[in-house]
Amino acid sequence: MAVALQLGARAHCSGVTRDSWSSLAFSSSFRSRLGLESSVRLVCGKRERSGGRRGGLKVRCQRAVSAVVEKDEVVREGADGNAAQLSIVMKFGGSSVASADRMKEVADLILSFPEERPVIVLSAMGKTTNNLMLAGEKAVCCGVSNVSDLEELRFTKELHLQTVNELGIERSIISGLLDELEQLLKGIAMMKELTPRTRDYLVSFGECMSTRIFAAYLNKIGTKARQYDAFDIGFITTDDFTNADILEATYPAIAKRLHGDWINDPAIPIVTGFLGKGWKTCAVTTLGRGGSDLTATTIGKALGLREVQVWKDVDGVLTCDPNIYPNAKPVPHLTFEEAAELAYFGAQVLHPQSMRPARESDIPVRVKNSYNPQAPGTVITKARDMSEAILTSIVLKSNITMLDIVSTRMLGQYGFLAKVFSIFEDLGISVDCVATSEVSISLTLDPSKLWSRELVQQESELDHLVEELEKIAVVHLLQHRSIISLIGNVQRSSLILEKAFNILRKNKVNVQMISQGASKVNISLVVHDSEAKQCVRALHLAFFEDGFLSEVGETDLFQNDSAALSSSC
Ligand SMILES: Nc1ncnc2c1ncn2[C@@H]1O[C@H](COP(=O)(O)OP(=O)(O)O)[C@@H](O)[C@H]1O
Ligand SMILES: N[C@@H](CC(=O)OP(=O)(O)O)C(=O)O
Repeated sequence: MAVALQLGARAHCSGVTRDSWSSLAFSSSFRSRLGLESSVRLVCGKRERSGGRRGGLKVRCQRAVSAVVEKDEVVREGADGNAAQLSIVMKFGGSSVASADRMKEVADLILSFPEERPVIVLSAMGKTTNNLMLAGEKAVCCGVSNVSDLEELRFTKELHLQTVNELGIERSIISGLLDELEQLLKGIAMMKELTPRTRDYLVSFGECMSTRIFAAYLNKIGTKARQYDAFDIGFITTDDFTNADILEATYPAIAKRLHGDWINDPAIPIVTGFLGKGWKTCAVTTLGRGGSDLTATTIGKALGLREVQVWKDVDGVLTCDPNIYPNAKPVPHLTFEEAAELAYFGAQVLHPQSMRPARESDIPVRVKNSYNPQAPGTVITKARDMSEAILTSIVLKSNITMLDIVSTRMLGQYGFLAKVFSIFEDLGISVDCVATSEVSISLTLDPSKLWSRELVQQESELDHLVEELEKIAVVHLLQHRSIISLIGNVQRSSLILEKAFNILRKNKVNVQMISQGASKVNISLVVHDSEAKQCVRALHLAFFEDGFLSEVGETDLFQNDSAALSSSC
């Protein structure tokens, strides 16, 4: 049996002060190493609580929490000899659960793997998150009496009520939430204000409804399922509304809850993706757009599961965004590093942070197509055979702001770089790509950190940034730029660059900045927005369709270019 340890108020859990009591469950082997025999309350951080049977036992909360996470011994062992363990995570994105028919297909798909005992993570139905955000924005200025007529609210209501009807389940499953949603929009209309905190609460209705509907449907067709709101089962995050980070305390908390319930009364867990609970505010937070992927890998790590599957509407991670170039092809294997880089540099298919828990616990992530389950998809693992790998995928991130900063030589080189980056730190603005020479820096700003802020505020922040930088440098602000990231085997960078520049020259495109990440899987080129899509298409054609790989001879394949560029990303 697992033992619950109470972590005291204001204890430090992996560097995080917690205001509330929380509990952890330890496996029998970990417990015996701590010398525990039965249920105990432990000292956490500076404040001591009562000991166990072996009174006086003191364990630092931080050490205890990280030991649980590092040793991957969270309650899984507790079920020795009991029900079979939960085995995988299956995450279905909005496109996979966009309608009643899609929900039925997803249910069939899950049941077609009877040997698995999955944890299901769901996103909001279709474009519900976008609709809720838009409804919120319109509510700010539409007046309370007009809220009920907002197109996006009507659409959201209709979609969910129609789905419930078509699936033959009780309306009451969601009617309370729909009423609450309308009340919330009226509140926004009354206040004429939509704060990031309210925005997160508003969009959370999407996942809260989709999971309730799906769990009810599974139960209706005779498959026992249990719905969970992530913010109620231990997804503890920072209070950065709209872009919160998951805190370490989440892992043992959700493992205890999901595993404990499964052992007591097995039922397929259906968990809301994308959502968490701020550790200070206790308010609902969201993990950034597409955050359900991160929910899935977090659960995979917490429960030490065999695999995380993310089901999308494409045949896996593709060689480029199919919206830019429909001829994109599936990539069979990726490393965590490649997938993270790809996501960070703009491939919408995966959440940028989602690879972290999977990499930390070395759990394979499989990207599959719920519309075409037979397709092999993409498997993402720690390592893969790179001997024949050259270019894996091309990623485009548009509408980037670039800064050219040239020193006025008031400071030496060392002081110059330090001063420039301290200005960014002070203003809380992240940088994406950097290229430096002795007296100048070119860099691009990470828009994801600015996305959550109001446009007007962004502009004034940029003005303020330039003002500060102009105290030590001549600054050129260049907007409407795009980063084209070439993800692949950067050990072959000379070959990739030779080919890429050849193509760009033929297309009369001038590259404005070039940068290679320390990760060694990504070379980034900055071009003007107006040329970017055409560049991606031309590069895709050249690298993936014109027999480039067969042109590259044996000698070439095993030769290591290893030409590291001087800058980093
Ligand atoms: N390199 C890429 N590979 C696959 N899909 C991509 C890529 N870049 C962009 N996409 C887009 O990502 C979409 C899938 O991601 P997402 O919208 O998050 O799916 P879901 O909502 O099902 O989780 C695809 O429909 C595709 O348009
Ligand atoms: N519904 C959220 C979270 C999410 O992950 O969605 P999807 O899996 O459909 O990308 C969003 O739209 O951002």
